[in-house]
Amino acid sequence: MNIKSLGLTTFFEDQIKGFSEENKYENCVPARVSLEHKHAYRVISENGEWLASVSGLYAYEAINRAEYPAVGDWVLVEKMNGEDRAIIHKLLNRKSQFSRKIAGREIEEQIVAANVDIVLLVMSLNADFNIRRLERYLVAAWDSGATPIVILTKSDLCKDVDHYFREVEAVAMGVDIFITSSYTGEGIEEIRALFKEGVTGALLGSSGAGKSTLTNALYGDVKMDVSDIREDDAKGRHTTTHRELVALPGGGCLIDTPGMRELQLWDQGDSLSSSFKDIEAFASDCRYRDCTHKSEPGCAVNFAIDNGNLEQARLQSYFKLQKELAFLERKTNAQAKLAEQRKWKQISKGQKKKYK
Ligand SMILES: Nc1nc2c(ncn2[C@@H]2O[C@H](COP(=O)(O)OP(=O)(O)OP(=O)(O)O)[C@@H](O)[C@H]2O)c(=O)[nH]1
Ligand SMILES: [Zn+2]
Repeated sequence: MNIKSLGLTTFFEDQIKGFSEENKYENCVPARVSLEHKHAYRVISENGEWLASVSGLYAYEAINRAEYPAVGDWVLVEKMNGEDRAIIHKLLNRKSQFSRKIAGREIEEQIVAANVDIVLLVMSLNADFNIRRLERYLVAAWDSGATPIVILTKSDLCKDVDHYFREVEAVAMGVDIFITSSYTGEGIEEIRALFKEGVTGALLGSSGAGKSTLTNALYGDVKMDVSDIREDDAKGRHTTTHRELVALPGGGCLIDTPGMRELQLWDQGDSLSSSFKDIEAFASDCRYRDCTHKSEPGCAVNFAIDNGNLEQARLQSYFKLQKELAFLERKTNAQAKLAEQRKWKQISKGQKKKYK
């Protein structure tokens, strides 16, 4: 396996060079995480594919989940003699990460795919089509640091593709939209052309949207298991059980991710603005700078709705995501404060001991 075709770019090579002066990694080689399942990994290196787990020191030093390797990560590993196993000693800095809040009530980041150049948001042109869900995925995609694109699949099942295309166009400003069918082959070449040497893409979308079938079409061979779904309600069975990275024969890498029931946001930046440029543009004309666009006089956003230039449902979606992000920020701030307090307690305990 040529390591460059796995996406080892100068960004990572420079980090590796930096480590070469440290003796503690002298028995290590770079490898890319291709599969992750409950802290058990499969990694691909120039010398082969191995099962891997993190070293004891790594586990001791990792504070939260996001510090553990995820699919797409570059790591330094040490192969165990005579075994197809390796120990992960070091995680290289990521250049991008697609994250979500872990399912359930806990406030923690889950990295769905790391070091991705293109986030391929997959949605089918049948009952799975949901513009509000796409808005949510777009916010997360903009936050990842990778370039989002939208792939509308199963065009062979859809009679009015243009109508859906226009709906997507209205919410995905500045994002390329592709129409595909893995059955007729429509659009597959265009997607394949995005995968130049060293480019990594991640497929994201609901279960049954056609991600694995698309991977197979791009791969030109059977690589992922695909399950039949009942087309009438478009509910897929969960076939993809873990994230998996494959090197495409024509160049580039693809990460197939399991369909998500829900994508809860884990936002670090200003991605809401990137996804809702239209609303932000209207808002800049509101009379009050702190206008909440609820009932203030001179609100240009509400004016746009009255004039039919903005959909009420889109504004509601914006409010909803804004609220979710504000909640997340309050929670993470509270957590950070607690962690800080704990740290100071530890330090002052230590100092008291010292001065006794
Ligand atoms: N008609 C039609 N059906 C498709 C197309 N692509 C996928 N399907 C069907 O849609 C169903 C789900 O496809 P998958 O590729 O397993 O979907 P997935 O997004 O990988 O689903 P998960 O692995 O559960 O996340 C399967 O029955 C496929 O045969 C297409 O282009 N046209
Ligand atoms: Zn306003």
